[in-house]
Amino acid sequence: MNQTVVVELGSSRIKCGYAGESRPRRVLFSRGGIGRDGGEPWTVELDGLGDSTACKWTSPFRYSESPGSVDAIKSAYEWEKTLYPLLLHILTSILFVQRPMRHRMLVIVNDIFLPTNLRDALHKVALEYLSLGGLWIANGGPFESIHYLLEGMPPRSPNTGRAKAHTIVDIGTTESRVVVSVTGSSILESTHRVTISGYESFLSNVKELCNGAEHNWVTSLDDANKAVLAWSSSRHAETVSVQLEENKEPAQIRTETMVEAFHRTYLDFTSPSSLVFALLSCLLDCPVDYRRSALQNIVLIGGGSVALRGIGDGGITSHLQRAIRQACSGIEQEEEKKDDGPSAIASFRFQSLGKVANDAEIYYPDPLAADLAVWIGGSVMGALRQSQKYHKK
Ligand SMILES: Nc1ncnc2c1ncn2[C@@H]1O[C@H](COP(=O)(O)OP(=O)(O)OP(=O)(O)O)[C@@H](O)[C@H]1O
Repeated sequence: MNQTVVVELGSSRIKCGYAGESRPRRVLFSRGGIGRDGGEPWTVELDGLGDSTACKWTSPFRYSESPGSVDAIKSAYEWEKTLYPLLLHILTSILFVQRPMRHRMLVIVNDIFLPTNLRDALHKVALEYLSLGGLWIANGGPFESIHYLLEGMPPRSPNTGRAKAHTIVDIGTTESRVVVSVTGSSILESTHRVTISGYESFLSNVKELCNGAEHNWVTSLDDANKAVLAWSSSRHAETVSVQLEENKEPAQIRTETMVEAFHRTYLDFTSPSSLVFALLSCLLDCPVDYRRSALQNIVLIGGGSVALRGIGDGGITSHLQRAIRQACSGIEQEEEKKDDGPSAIASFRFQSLGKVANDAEIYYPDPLAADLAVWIGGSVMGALRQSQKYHKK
């Protein structure tokens, strides 16, 4: 049987496998991993092959325009040169697809609508160069596939019934994305927000704040990640002891600095780049009929949400919940009173959500793994299309 192949092209991870399966067969990582600082296109790790034959994949869209990333690939031809070795490797060396390749391929990329040159290149590579039986690019990106999962999940409690709407929060590598998705319909594109509050942005803030005049321990995002992992496993400690790359002796890192980095990246509602700002702006643009339900059903997905699950006191869910209430209360914070600039305005920006803010509920799509949820949704999409096809026969 020619099963549909499902490929999720993330900005630092590529997940690939077969439709109808519960997890991807393989997750490809960037060779540079978390330590990749320079905004360079990252390289997919090809087992057993040297650098010369490595595939390169550059995410087509970055909220923060870093040199050499978004603008690096302009034409369909350049995308073809990137996509052909990558997809060929996935099909032949990971999924062991035999020629002729009559499988169909479902591709999920972060953008809601892909740039035309990437779309053209995907068609050419899949249909012409690889002779695949068909290509399906998920319009709506990660939200389209997760929609399939949310629709199929049972109500959270027998009393509440099925949710009218969900707010999907995808915490990725360099950016976070938020959108409201309406049950039985689709995503509300006007509510879509993208911010630079991805997991790497948090690590960059940790790195910046941990390095003061006295010491310069945290020199890479990998080091910052180690410190964050140590903090997650000893929540109430004032300092955590971390064995960093450069130091022979374990470094003592104050958790206070990580709390501040976390606040700056995700919880500071006065900052337009924070996650809570994006989330509340998304909800402000949500039609009133769906607003309460969208607030009561905020679903966290993406690898970043998994990394932040146990952070601080109660994990990211309870911190975000508190930040939402505080942002919508309209009460100025002490330090904001000193400031008569934009932060004073920010404290009233979300006041109109005040009546429903206490209902905010944030959760993970358990029992599905939040970091694989987009791919699993794609697997459901692919399997449904497949069964429809066989049904027609
Ligand atoms: N299971 C996990 N546990 C801890 N951290 C994780 C996990 N999975 C991913 N991460 C971290 O979260 C980040 C985002 O992971 P994700 O799988 O969403 O990557 P991506 O799909 O390439 O990102 P994007 O959605 O921005 O394209 C990764 O860079 C990684 O550092």
